[in-house]
Amino acid sequence: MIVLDGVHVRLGERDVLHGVDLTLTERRIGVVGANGSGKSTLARLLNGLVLPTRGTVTVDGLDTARQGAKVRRTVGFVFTDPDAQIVMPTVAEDLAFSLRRLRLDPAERDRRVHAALAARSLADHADHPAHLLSGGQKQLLALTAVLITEPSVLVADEPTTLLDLRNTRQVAALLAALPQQVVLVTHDLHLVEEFDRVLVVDQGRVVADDAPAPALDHYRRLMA
Ligand SMILES: Nc1ncnc2c1ncn2[C@@H]1O[C@H](COP(=O)(O)OP(=O)(O)OP(=O)(O)O)[C@@H](O)[C@H]1O
Repeated sequence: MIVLDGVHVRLGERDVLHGVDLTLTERRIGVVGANGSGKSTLARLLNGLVLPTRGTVTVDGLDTARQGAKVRRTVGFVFTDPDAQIVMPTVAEDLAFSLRRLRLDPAERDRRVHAALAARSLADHADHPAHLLSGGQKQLLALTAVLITEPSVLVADEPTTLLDLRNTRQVAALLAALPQQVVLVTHDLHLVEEFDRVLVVDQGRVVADDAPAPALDHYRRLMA
């Protein structure tokens, strides 16, 4: 369970989020809103990448400001730009790097890496230089590198922007089938239509918090 209590975020000279109170318990939560409304900032609060200027964010009782390392082991974060999180030369090495904290023996680590690659149709790319993958393949690799660590919550900030229709559908199906809690920031409204709850962010405030149909209606009216 993630709780935001009286959260206000000021970045530089700008008040980016104002008075956000949320208790996030549903398994599939979408976040939509205009460009610059504060969605990424809200997402980044959930694993301590951004800390509240006022108020608190807790994940299963862990305060992101005081127990950031533990929070980040619980909440996996997928960035919009996969280059921000691909760190190793080859695809397989990048996935193995994600597992370093688990201190697995090399045979088990390789087994997990190859199983993850096979599940994402990246098996032929194990030894491929990661920087030479297409944008969409990089996004899939970045998502796989987070999921391989089996976080209890996955926060994804526009993870399908570079994907073609087939890969978008693959990622949508993957997110829908995940056993863990998913918080998805997206401009692709189809992706959240079947979710349990959708938050609409506007000018730093959560202006609608509802089932997908009424929340998305609210958003469409806001954008009209
Ligand atoms: N480090 C920062 N310093 C100052 N302002 C920032 C910083 N990061 C974000 N902002 C500002 O905060 C506001 C919200 O940004 P945020 O990235 O959360 O929006 P967003 O809803 O995710 O937008 P988009 O849909 O374009 O990705 C923007 O006006 C942005 O310029």
